[in-house]
Amino acid sequence: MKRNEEGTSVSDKNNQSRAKRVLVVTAVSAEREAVMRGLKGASHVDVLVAGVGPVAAAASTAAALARTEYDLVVSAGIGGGFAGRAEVGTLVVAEEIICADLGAETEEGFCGLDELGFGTARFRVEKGLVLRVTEAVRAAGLPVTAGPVLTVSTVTGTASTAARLAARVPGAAAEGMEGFGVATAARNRGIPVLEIRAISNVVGPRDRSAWRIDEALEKLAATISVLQEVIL
Ligand SMILES: O=C(O)c1cccc(C(=O)CC[C@H]2O[C@@H](n3cnc4c(=O)[nH]cnc43)[C@H](O)[C@@H]2O)c1
Repeated sequence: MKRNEEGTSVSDKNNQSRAKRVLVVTAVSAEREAVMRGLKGASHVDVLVAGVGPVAAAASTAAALARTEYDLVVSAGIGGGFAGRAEVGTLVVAEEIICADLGAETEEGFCGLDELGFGTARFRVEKGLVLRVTEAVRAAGLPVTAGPVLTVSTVTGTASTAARLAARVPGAAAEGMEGFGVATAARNRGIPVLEIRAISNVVGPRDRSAWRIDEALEKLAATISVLQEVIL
């Protein structure tokens, strides 16, 4: 398969081929169990519990990619949805995977790694992949949206932080803690990456009573089941 300017393999418009060997990376075992429920025994898909946060995700994903050759990596889990962009129960497909707190604090505000000239804190996901996934999930009757997904090391817990992140990344749809770590490990080997988040809570003031983790996990399982028909 030819590679695009992002260095990842792409399917040409006539070759909607499915991945031959897929690594799905979750943070915790409850997410892995949801993915396994959706997979219904697909033998070419491995599901890794990498741990919570970008560092654990990157290290665990890199170790798995060093052991086995994959042609697609998926960061999958629950996430927070930005108000007005992704409500609780929605599935978010990342168009960009952005490490939202990788950079420097300045008097003028946050300065990202890209602006500092020390590399990149954001990966674009192959457009064709985003479109195929989003359309398939929507066709299955599941609420879905595509947009930037932020990776943070500290879960947002106030309205002011949520507003600041939403202003800094126009269109930000969801927040998680692992996507950029998974994407870094995949990109280092030129492997296409996808991030999907089933929304369990609203990004903002901490309200654990408002979490809908079980509902989000069921949406994750249903989404994986759809993906198995399209790309997995
Ligand atoms: O204690 C809290 O206020 C709190 C609020 C939301 C999430 C957490 C977690 O510790 C979950 C971390 C775990 O789940 C993913 N996740 C789910 N919701 C979010 C979120 O709003 N922001 C970031 N990550 C979220 C995350 O990928 C982790 O794997 C605690």
